[in-house]
Amino acid sequence: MTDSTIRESAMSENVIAGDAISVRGVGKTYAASAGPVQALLPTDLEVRPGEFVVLLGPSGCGKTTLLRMLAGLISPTEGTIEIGGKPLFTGRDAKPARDALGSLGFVFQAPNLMPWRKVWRNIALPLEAKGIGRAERKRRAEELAGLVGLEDFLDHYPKQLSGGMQQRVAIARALIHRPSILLMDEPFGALDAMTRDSMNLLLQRLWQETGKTIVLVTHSISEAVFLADRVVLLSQRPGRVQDIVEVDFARPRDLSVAADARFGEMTGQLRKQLGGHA
Ligand SMILES: Nc1ncnc2c1ncn2[C@@H]1O[C@H](COP(=O)(O)OP(=O)(O)OP(=O)(O)O)[C@@H](O)[C@H]1O
Repeated sequence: MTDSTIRESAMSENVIAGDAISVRGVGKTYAASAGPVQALLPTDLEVRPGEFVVLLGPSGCGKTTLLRMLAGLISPTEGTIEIGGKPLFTGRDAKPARDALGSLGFVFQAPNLMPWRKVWRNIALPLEAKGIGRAERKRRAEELAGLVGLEDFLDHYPKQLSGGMQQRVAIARALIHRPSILLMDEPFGALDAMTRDSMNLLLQRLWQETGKTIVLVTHSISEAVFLADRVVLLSQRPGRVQDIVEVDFARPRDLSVAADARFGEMTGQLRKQLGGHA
């Protein structure tokens, strides 16, 4: 297959209408040895299908806690989460529903790749647990590598890749089971500024081409305004939604949008609201 046919095939198989996320009265208190830690006050948030929402807030305000609850990795102390209209947590044992988990892909700050596995085998890892055969795993890994611009690195090992390329592998791996929602926890926080800019452009393209719903956590005000349809600003711990800012710059945005006076106004306003805590 040529690069363009791989890309077309990837597009046709990976365009999945994003699901909505509904967060109602969701709060989290951790049971710690020194006593309970209230990380997030009861919070409401409706994310529209295919929307790009960025969670922004000071360190410790509960951004990761909220994202991990959306991913089903930890359960809320109170409230309900729905993914595509279905409850994420159903039973009394606080275990997430299997079909809801199938709709979710997660990208962490660290790519967490297996150094002894080639790029394609890292991308295809989640398919192994599902018992999918080698040829199909490789075909789907090739498609996803094409989507993130790594088609020429399938047989490389992680140590042969730059930090940005490793994170692209992690994004491809998160998409391999065709989730409708991508949850990203400071995915570019460890990258240098130029790599981060190019990853923001890549992510915007990926989001526009695949139609997924994305919720991304960041500390960077300019990254938030560049990427988001809406920026959800959380207050200091215990976190609560302090403000929601609509960002209406036309898509696709290029990096020059940062020079727009309104971009400066938005980032300035958010910086003021954060009070130097970002
Ligand atoms: N497992 C845990 N047990 C006890 N307290 C926790 C646990 N995980 C997080 N916390 C506390 O909950 C609060 C919120 O943490 P969380 O990681 O969600 O914040 P955050 O906004 O993502 O922070 P950062 O921006 O620094 O990553 C913090 O005070 C943190 O110390």
